[in-house]
Amino acid sequence: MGLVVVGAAGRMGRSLIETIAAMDGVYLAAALEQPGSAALGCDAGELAGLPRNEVLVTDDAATAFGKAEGVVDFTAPQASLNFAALAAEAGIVHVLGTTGMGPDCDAPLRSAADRACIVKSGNMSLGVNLLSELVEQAARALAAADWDIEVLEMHHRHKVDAPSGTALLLGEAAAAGRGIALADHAVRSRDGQTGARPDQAIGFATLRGGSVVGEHEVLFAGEGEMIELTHRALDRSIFARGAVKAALWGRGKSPGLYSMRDVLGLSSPR
Ligand SMILES: NC(=O)C1=CN([C@@H]2O[C@H](COP(=O)(O)OP(=O)(O)OC[C@H]3O[C@@H](n4cnc5c(N)ncnc54)[C@H](OP(=O)(O)O)[C@@H]3O)[C@@H](O)[C@H]2O)C=CC1
Ligand SMILES: O=C(O)C1=N[C@H](C(=O)O)C[C@H](O)C1
Repeated sequence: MGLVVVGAAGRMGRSLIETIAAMDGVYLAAALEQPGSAALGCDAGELAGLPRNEVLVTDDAATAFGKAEGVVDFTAPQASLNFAALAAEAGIVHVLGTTGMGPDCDAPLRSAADRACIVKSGNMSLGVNLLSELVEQAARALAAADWDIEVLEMHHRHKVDAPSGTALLLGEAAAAGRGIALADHAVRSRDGQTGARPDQAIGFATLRGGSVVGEHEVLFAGEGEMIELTHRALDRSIFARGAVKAALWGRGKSPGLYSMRDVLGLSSPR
């Protein structure tokens, strides 16, 4: 399966190029960056610290999408909306890992998903998607009791969105377990005289610094006891491998908006 990596010079782009070279059943069909990028014309293999692969980084999206069966996209929200439209036009699988996409992105993504298979997730790793199942189960089991739910995350200093896509995914899982809507109960920041914690709140705390790949913790805080469910990403290849697995899974699938839970055969998406 030929894959286009968009955002090829980014942290995830380079990890994807390396992962695609190491995995069976896929090859790098094209590597894309935006106009003006210093990476244009560079050899994609060398960009990822590998031997030359003779795939030169381009900004010609239409040609790149025309010669692939899938696009793997970890870029930025507006760029990802454009790539969703292009992938739909080309009829290829779009694996969408970009986070920080607000509710305004829902309608254009659904429209693209009417024409092509999109697999979208705030975290493509097996571990986090399994964790989201555990969080949902715990929240369901503790729904009737007096347990407060808080989601903590830490990432590297370069991250531009907060809370992380993963934190929101875990918050959604907790809300689903509780049978409530996250949008009605999320507390995304606290400062000053906040008042006491509202019943049913799902709180988020964001830390940024250094080179942390990604750490997430869901706390269930009860009277006199606490449950802590944690995931630590040690290497970006966990996201890249999940993304490639999603592309292979999506080949030949009917158009639609799918999640990593679908890919991994975990319970049905919310
Ligand atoms: N779902 C998941 O499992 C994961 C999601 N992510 C998410 O992926 C995204 C990227 O993360 P990361 O790799 O760390 O970020 P980087 O900033 O390192 O990489 C993003 C790359 O995309 C490029 N880009 C931006 N716009 C375009 C465009 N229009 N066309 C082509 N390339 C473009 C950027 O170029 P330039 O520098 O010139 O702007 C940059 O090279 C974030 O939203 C992050 O949260 C990250 C890891 C895992
Ligand atoms: O920006 C990152 O680096 C990451 N982003 C994703 C998120 O927002 O949750 C996934 C992972 O934690 C790394």
